[in-house]
Amino acid sequence: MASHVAFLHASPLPLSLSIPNQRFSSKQLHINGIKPITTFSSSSWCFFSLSTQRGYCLPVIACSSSNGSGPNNNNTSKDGGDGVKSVEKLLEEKRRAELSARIASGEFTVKQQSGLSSMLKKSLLKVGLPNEVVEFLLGWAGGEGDYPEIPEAKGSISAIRSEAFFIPLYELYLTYGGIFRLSFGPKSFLIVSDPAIAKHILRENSKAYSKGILAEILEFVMGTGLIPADGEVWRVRRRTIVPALHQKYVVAMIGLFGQATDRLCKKLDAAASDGEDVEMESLFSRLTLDIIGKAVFNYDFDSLTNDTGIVEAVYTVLREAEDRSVSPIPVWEIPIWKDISPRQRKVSAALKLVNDTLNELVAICKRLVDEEELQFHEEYMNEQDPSILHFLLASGDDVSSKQLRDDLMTMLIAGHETSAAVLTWTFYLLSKEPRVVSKLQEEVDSVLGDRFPTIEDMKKLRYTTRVINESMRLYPQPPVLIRRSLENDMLGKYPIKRGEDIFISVWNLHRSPNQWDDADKFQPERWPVDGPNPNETNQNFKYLPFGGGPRKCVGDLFATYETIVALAMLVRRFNFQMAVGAPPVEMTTGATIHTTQGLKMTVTRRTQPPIVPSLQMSTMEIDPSMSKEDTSQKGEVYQAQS
Ligand code: HEM
Repeated sequence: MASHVAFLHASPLPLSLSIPNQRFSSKQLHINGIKPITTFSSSSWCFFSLSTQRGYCLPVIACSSSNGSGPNNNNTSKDGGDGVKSVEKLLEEKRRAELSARIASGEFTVKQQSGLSSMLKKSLLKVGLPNEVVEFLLGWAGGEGDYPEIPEAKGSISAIRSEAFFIPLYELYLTYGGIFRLSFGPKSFLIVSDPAIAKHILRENSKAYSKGILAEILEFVMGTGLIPADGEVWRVRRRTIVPALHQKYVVAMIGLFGQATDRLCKKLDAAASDGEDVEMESLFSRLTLDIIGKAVFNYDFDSLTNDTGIVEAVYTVLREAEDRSVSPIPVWEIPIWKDISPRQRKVSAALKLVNDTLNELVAICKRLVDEEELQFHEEYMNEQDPSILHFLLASGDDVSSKQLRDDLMTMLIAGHETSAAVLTWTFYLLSKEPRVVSKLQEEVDSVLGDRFPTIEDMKKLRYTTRVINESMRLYPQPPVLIRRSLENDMLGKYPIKRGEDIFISVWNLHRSPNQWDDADKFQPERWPVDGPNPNETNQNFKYLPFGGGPRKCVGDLFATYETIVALAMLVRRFNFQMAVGAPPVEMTTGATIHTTQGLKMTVTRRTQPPIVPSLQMSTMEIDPSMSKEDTSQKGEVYQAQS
């Protein structure tokens, strides 16, 4: 049964924080260019909590904040060019400062009680019992010992409801530290922003944690696909699916990324000729849908050109998954509602169309596999259809058709919105940094010339890669990782019980002033171009763009190359600027961070270099600096689980 969460829109607040920081440095924190918006949805009565039929509460996974400070953005709320702040901005800053002051004054702080055992110990010592006897008695009684208690913040709806989701969590983190409990009525969540604790949960003791609430929300669409699955189902499916993304496959995919991006270039070319502005977020969503359809089950959605029924159905299903995760009342769980609600009927029909299409694709692929004479081996790949589905069927994957469909659907969703969001926020960040764009174009011009990118280029496009690395630091997709403890455990110095719902805030980790210099600044140069590709291992879990441990993303290399190819081909050919009169760029989150009103940009053709790419086939090996940790990580998974 799916649980659900309250939907929160936040009020206009600047992300220019000045927090009296009790635990960390007294450095002021400025998250430039992001400003939460005003509205609060119908579910505003409840922040961070809504009970479900199973009695769960889930923090809001929705936030709204806007930045709108792109160079050509007409956003009225930005500072005037002369540094004069708008009334709106001043009001926002005032409100933000007030909230920060209230947090700092301890309004949200739950007084730390001594643990029961420590109170008991004090009393027993008071009546004169020797310390050793007291220790023995406490141990015998199964006392928890003298552990410190996790710092606790108590939710106050009136104070926080007008805030964007990440922002109060970020501010609370600055006040309470790398792990704290956030309590709302009877329910509480552990918010983790400490790299060592994140590493413990994700890698060192990963077997003690499940996907918890996430699995329940996604059940209707992903079933027991790889993302929500836990336990034995996950173990078996992971071992089956990971080998499908072998090196030869990834190399083949680079050709696919280039062709799909070329289709997008043609569209942009037309817009540039017509002088029409373009909404880049939806274009990126279509680009990555076209790519993932071919890559996973050899289906050409062709969504950049057509709005066919199946494309609409995929989006209906995706939006429903996101809406359910932020909806106050799980109406879809009322049996009759499915039949009478037009919206639910549409969702059911869309789900049926997508499932039928997937079943059909599986059937077609089975026939192809039966007919072909290729021997299956480690790097098996059918040149005409290199898809993951083809690999799985050829491998003799002994799995129910429902499970196969769940896995395909999971990869469709996992590999679509995430990559689109990375590209969207990269282009947004670039719109504010012409210096970075120039450097990027210089590299792309010299490395690519007029060719389609190849695998050899992946290790030469070093600065391009750093731009993506840095974009994923500032806008991690998803911004939080969800887990539930399956047994009692120790998180740092704190004991926790089985059944705790945990949010690892990747947003906080990636923007922590404790971990990064100028944490809020977009600085691709922070990653040396001749250094290793940053990942959770070499950054010791302060950087988690693809998660970490056994549940790390299986598509990390795929997605890295996909975004590099798209970025390189687009900036080679065009200049992008925020469109004049574009709506402010505001954040809202479902599974990933979206904009609320799109990313409207003006596209102009670059005058140089030659812009018509020619296709070159490549046979070269994957850049070892990128694939090494990836391969070892996946190897580790097999070992750890076998
Ligand atoms: C830039 C794009 C992407 C980003 C940022 C991303 C991010 C992530 C993250 C953070 C996780 C870990 C979730 C957790 O621990 O709870 C994850 C898992 C996963 N990702 Fe990705 N991903 C991307 C692209 C892809 C692609 C292209 C595919 C498929 C081809 C994919 C398939 C998966 C799957 C199947 C899992 C679940 C793995 C498991 O639980 O064993 N992802 N992804």
